[in-house]
Amino acid sequence: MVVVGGGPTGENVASRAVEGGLTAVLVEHELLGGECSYWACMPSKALLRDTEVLAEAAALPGAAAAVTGRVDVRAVLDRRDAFTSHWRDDGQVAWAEGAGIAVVRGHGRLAGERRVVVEGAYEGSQPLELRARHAVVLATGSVAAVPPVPGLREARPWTSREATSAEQVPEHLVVVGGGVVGCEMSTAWSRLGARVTLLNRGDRLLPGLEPFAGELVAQRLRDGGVDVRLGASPAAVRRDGDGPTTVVLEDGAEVTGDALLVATGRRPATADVGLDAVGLEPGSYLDVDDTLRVAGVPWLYAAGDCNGRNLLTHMGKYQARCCADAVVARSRGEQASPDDRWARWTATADAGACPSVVFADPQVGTVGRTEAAAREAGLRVRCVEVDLNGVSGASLLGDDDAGRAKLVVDEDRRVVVGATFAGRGTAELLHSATVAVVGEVPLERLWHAVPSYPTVSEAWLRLLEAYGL
Ligand SMILES: Cc1cc2nc3c(=O)[nH]c(=O)nc-3n(C[C@H](O)[C@H](O)[C@H](O)COP(=O)(O)OP(=O)(O)OC[C@H]3O[C@@H](n4cnc5c(N)ncnc54)[C@H](O)[C@@H]3O)c2cc1C
Ligand SMILES: NC(=O)c1ccc[n+]([C@@H]2O[C@H](COP(=O)([O-])OP(=O)(O)OC[C@H]3O[C@@H](n4cnc5c(N)ncnc54)[C@H](O)[C@@H]3O)[C@@H](O)[C@H]2O)c1
Repeated sequence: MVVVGGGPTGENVASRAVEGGLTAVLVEHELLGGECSYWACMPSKALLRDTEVLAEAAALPGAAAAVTGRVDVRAVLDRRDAFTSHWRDDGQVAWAEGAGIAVVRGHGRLAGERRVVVEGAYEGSQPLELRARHAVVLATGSVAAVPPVPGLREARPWTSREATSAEQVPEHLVVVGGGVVGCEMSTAWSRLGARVTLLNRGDRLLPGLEPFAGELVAQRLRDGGVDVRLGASPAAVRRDGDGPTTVVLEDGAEVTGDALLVATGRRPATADVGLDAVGLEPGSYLDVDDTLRVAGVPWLYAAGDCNGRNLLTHMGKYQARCCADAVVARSRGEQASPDDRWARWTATADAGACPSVVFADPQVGTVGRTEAAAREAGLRVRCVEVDLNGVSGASLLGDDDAGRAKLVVDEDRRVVVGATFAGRGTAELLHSATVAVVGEVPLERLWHAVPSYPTVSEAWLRLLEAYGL
């Protein structure tokens, strides 16, 4: 197997293929470990953690009295740098080689059936041609999308890369985009000392989630001093040299900051991977079936961000396991049908059972469908919501607003098809909902899954009672 792209997805495809008895080559043109390790999940969560602990302490009078100093920003950044291995990938390369994967440095492009040409593989070397016996897997990920706002690109804004790797706290950070990156990075940098203005095009933050999630996060950001502006979209951007950057909004208002972060989504890293050589459209998300096989090209697979299914590390790694297992099964002559819903090679969870956590304040854990998405999918649903202030375990964690939880129930099957928890400690609670959704556990049976007292998990009991059990 030849894998192009050594992020979390590519690494996992290759290692599982080797475990399945194939040989695998992994082609990477930057750092082995991908976006997640160096400019996304790990550094962003490291930037958030210290001040999250301080905020938890601040919600408890006794602990708050003991926290009298200021956050040590340098120590936070140093810890973040350690989590990124100081942007070096020696450890990842050693792991890959130890796992029996051949790592090739350079830029990979498809060059025909089962063929990948790698440029810059060795200094001064001719392009290296790799031929896969069984499959080529694209795991090239995604890059930040910068919208075509006049002057924006020329202003050299921060993308998520600079926002997660900055070595100094900006005095005034202007953030465009109130999605996951915008909310997490506004939380992190405002708590590390920046003045933050968050410009959100729509009328609520975190637009893909249940409305209360974005409302709670907006409230906490405002409580923390962030200027959250809804319905605010940039019409133009100005910057003189290395000076401050001014965003002109559609209503004519102007906001000037010494750093501007564009957090308006991603685009697939597929513009320069030779898709045209196999009759596919460069720059597009790759259309795959549930075994991650690209439509119309039986030897080509695409997993992780580059197929646009769910842009999350854990889902990329899940797809990697399914993809590798499908290739291994097919190499043994098995059919590995994508219609075999619960086969280990079928990425069934991609549709309808994807979990994710937004590490803002409050944490928002969500799995499956929101009410709006379930209705749009034609499901006959009934939803219940509870205030977590009424859950002893949740209110014990702090004296501020404990948050909210919601279940989306498919009335025809009486199973949970979606859950959202927004509140302290809910990131770790989420997996219980994932098990309920994937397991299609009937409500009557869930009633017997007794949450321990006093834990945040008692939200389940309150939700089931609210449903009428
Ligand atoms: C700020 C931020 C925070 C995030 N936080 C989380 C989080 O907390 N939890 C979570 O689950 N997800 C999070 N994500 C999403 C997560 O980072 C991605 O879903 C994940 O990195 C996707 O993994 P991947 O392997 O598919 O792609 P990537 O991580 O993008 O890796 C792709 C790799 O392919 C290489 N490559 C690309 N083209 C070529 C080529 N032609 N030849 C050779 N190599 C190539 C790249 O250099 C890269 O190393 C976050 C994203 C951002 C931006
Ligand atoms: N904790 C996590 O799991 C985590 C953290 C960060 C990122 N991620 C992943 O990375 C992906 C990308 O995150 P993101 O925040 O960049 O994208 P996003 O899709 O979550 O949010 C983009 C935001 O930008 C706004 N927007 C888009 N175009 C705009 C424009 N022209 N002008 C103004 N606003 C505009 C949208 O309305 C939306 O609010 C996420 O979808 C998620 O899958 C995950």
